[in-house]
Amino acid sequence: MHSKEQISHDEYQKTADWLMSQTQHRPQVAIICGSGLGMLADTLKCQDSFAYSDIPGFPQSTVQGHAGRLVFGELKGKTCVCMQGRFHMYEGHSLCKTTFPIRVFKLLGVETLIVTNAAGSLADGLQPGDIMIIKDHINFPGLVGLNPLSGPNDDKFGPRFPAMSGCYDKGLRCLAMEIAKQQGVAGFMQEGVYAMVGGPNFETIAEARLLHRLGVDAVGMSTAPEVVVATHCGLRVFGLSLITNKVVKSYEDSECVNHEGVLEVGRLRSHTVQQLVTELISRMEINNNNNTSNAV
Ligand SMILES: O=P(O)(O)O[C@H]1O[C@H](CO)[C@@H](O)[C@H]1O
Ligand code: HPA
Repeated sequence: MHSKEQISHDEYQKTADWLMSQTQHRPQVAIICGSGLGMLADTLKCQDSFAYSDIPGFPQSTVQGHAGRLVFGELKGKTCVCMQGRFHMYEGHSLCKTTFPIRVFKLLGVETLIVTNAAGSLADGLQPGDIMIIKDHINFPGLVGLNPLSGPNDDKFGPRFPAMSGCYDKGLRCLAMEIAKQQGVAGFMQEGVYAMVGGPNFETIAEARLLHRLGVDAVGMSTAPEVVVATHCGLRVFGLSLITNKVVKSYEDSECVNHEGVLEVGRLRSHTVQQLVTELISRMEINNNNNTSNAV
């Protein structure tokens, strides 16, 4: 079911044109807020915001902690667009719907995508409240063919067989670590590998052990398809996971993860994540060669 739906170039363009007719902002940076991280949009100045339900072609958010608003605004001299709420495969959206906004952002002239998420940790060194800079991902649905790029390739966006090595920009990862040191938060920040599973159930203990043995540091139910589509169309990507819980790996452990707990850690760490992302956007260089006139 997931690979059948196709979205035409015109449909992405229609949504981009509608947004450009509603706001003067021409974003260079797009931010996707993970569960409980919607406050990232609050830092934007001179906001124009749109409910997803008012944007032609946009899917709807159905998950608690994902408000369902697209917010445009200025941040430290850069024009940004922020998704307060993302779309997940488990909500029943096709993968091309979950990643629909990414291609719209490309058509709006966005150059850099910042993805954030809430994730459970498998690495012993990652505790709830820690921030993991995503160095690489394992896209489990993608490995078995559930990929937003399945179906006819749209050459206007990118190649049939896009490379994914290096999809999390090294320069931005280094800059984020430098900023973390300056902000005094490097002690609870490290790089790691994120794995996407389909959800919506959290992992069994046997699944958790499998992921751990495979070298996964943190697990969640999003992000990888967005990054695949962004990389395909040439966006630079930076990603971070806020560790909201430890994934239970022992049959002796009676702890149980739940979504409310995930959202709570998001709220507790919101200020730190906000400061880090703000400074990263402030200091990142933008090429400005991806404006709406030469976007595909
Ligand atoms: O990945 P985000 O959207 O941050 O959300 C994470 O939090 C939810 C589970 O609590 C899942 O949707 C998982 O993917
Ligand atoms: O433990 C988890 N597993 C999967 N997704 C998640 N999102 C937050 N925590 C988790």
